[in-house]
Amino acid sequence: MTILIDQPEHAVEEETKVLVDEEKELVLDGGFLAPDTNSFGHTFRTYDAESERQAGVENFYRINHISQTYDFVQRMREAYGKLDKVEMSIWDCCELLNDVVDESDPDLDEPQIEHLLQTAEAIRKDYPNEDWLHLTGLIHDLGKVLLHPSFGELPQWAVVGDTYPLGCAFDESIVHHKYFKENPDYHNPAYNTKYGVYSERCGLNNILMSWGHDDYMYLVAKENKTTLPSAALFIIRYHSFYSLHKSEAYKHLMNEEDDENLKWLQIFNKYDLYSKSKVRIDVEKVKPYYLSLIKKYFPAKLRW
Ligand SMILES: O[C@H]1[C@H](O)[C@@H](O)[C@H](O)[C@@H](O)[C@H]1O
Ligand SMILES: [Fe+2]
Ligand SMILES: [Fe+2]
Repeated sequence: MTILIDQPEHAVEEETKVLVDEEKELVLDGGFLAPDTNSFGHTFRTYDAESERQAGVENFYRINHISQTYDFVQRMREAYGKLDKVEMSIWDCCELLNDVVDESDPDLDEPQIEHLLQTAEAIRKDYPNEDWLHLTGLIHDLGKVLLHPSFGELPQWAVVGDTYPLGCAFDESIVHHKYFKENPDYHNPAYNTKYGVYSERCGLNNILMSWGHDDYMYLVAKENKTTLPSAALFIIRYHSFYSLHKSEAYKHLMNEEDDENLKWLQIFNKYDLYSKSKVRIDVEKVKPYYLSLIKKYFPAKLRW
């Protein structure tokens, strides 16, 4: 039998706090408490489970790996780098993402605005003083607006999913690597060696990455003269580059500045990945805080 006793609110809060702190210490030495499974009951980033959703994700990567080529990326960077599609604020863009669902993601089928706020709020809890990192959480996936009709409604394979360099060999650690065999660059001797068109420690800034929401949002932030620090731009630009920040491939292309920025990306990644859940954030409640950050780091209207 359970006896319910009315308790003063703060007493309950105290108790939960102690428990959470203890759990954190046990699991991640004072850092972030990562859940074991996603909302579908799988471990995060499982790409080989058998389910209808997984089949969709695998098919996504098949088309992505066949179609992203050095030439394609060059054309997209040039076309979208003009930023002549739309004029809008950062918050307008968050709202546009309300309708977007990412077909490459085995861990999340919620609208993207939920994911943005879940990431930002989870970071804010553990790093209350790094307001630039909260805002980075909020905007890191805004490049997915490329899926929207006003941006030419690009197909999913050209917007979402993990990213990787073009112009050198595709590393085995990239998910569903086998499908690269059907990519024309895979057979091009200029592009299929360890260094390809690059040189040792040339810096990630000189690498052409597969085209998608990361590089696009980086261009938008940079060209609209954000005052966010360089670590924020690095996070936005490389957060889907899992073969680097998780599997440590392509490290021979990084320079010293990349080494520094990578530390922040690795912190960020835990929040991006493990905050994905069915727990909804009250948008109206947190909106004023994020509007104040947007005002601090961005112009009122941006060119997209
Ligand atoms: O499916 C996900 C999703 O598209 C994320 O936004 C991206 O950053 C990840 O790297 C990718 O695997
Ligand atoms: Fe992303
Ligand atoms: Fe994300």
